[in-house]
Amino acid sequence: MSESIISLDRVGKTFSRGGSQVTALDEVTLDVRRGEVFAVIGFSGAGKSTLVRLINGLELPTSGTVTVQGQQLNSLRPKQIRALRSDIGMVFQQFNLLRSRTVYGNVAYPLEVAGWKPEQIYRRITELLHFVGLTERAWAYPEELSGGQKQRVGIARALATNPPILLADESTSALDPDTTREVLALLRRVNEELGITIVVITHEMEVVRSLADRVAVLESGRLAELGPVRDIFANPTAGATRRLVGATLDAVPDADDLAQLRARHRGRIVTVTVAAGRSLGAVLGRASEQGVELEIVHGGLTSMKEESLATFTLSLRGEPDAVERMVAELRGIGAVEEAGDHGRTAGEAGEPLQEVSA
Ligand SMILES: Nc1ncnc2c1ncn2[C@@H]1O[C@H](COP(=O)(O)OP(=O)(O)OP(=O)(O)O)[C@@H](O)[C@H]1O
Repeated sequence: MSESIISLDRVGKTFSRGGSQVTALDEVTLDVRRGEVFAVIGFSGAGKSTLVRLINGLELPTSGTVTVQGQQLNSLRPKQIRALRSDIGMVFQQFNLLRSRTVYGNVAYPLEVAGWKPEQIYRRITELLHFVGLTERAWAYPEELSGGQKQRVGIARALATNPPILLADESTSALDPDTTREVLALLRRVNEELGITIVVITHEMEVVRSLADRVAVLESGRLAELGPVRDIFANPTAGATRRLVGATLDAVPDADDLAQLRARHRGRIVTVTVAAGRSLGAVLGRASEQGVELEIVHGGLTSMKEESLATFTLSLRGEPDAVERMVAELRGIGAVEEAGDHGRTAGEAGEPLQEVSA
C-alpha cells in the first residue's frame, strides 16, 4: 500500500452556535494515499467544508489529529501551517478569480506572493496555460471567460507553485454537464500526468464515479463508508451512499420501473451488479441446466475511472430451490438486490430487502 499523504485520526470538530454545540465532524479516521484521487462525498451539512478547512489548516480539530505530508497540524506554529498550506493547491466552486487581473495575472498571483522572478513566472505560466489549454486567452479578463475556462484558470493557479496535493472543493458544482466532463478530464490529467494527489469534495456521485480511486462518504459528520469507488458503487451499505449511488446508476430500476417489471414478469426479480468482465456470463449460462428459466428484463453499464459496472435485473423462474441456488451463485460474483433498489424507495441501511417472487 502506498504511503499516506494526508491522514485524519479520530478527528472531531464542534462549533458553538447560539449557546449550543454543533458537531460538524465526529471521530473521522481516514488516509489519503500519495498519488491517488480521493473523493469525499456527502449531502449538505455532512461536514465536507469543515473537513476541507481542517486539511488546509484553516481550522484545528477539537479532538484527534490531522497530518499532512508527515506533519501534524496541531503541533505547528501559524507560520509553519502557512508554509504547509503552500503544499496544497485549492480549487473552488466559484473559481475565486481576481476580476481586475487577466488570466496571466491570476495564475501569476501565487508566484508573485512566493517571490518568483518575472522571467521564472513567465516560463511557468507559459507551461501551465499550455497544460490547461488557455494559451490563447492569456490576456483575457475573467468576465470574458466561460465557466469551464474560469475553472481551468483556477486549476492552473492552484498548480502554479507545484504543490503535491490539489484540494478541489465542489470544483464542478457551478458548471453544466458538458463543462463538468471537460474539467473532470483536466483533473484526471493533473493526477495521471503530473502525479499530483487530488482530494475532491463533492455532493455529486457522478464526479466520484468518473474521477476517484477511493471515496469516503460522510453522513451527519460521521464517516459512513470508505473504500474503492468500484466496491462502494457495486455494494453501497450506508443509507447516504445508497441514496447517492441510486441517483447515479441509471441501470438500477427505480420503484416505478420495478412495479412495471413485476406486472410484466412472473419470475423472482433480482438485480445483480458486477464489475464487467467478472463471470456473470458463466453463471447465467448455467441457468437452463439448473432448471431455471432466465430473462434479462432491465440493465446497463456504468463506466468508472478504471472499469465498468454491469447491472442486470433478471426474472428467474423455476423450482424455488433451483432459483435460490442461482441467486446464491450470483451473490458470489457481485451485489444482489432483491428490491432492485439502491435506496430510492424504502432502502435505508439495515432495512430488510423486499422479496419479490412469482
Ligand atoms: N463556523 C461554524 N459555526 C457553527 N456551525 C458550523 C460552522 N461551520 C459548520 N457548521 C455546522 O457544521 C455542520 C457541517 O457543516 P459543513 O459546512 O462542514 O457541511 P457541508 O457538508 O460542507 O455542507 P454544504 O455542502 O452545505 O456546504 C453543519 O451543521 C453546519 O451548520
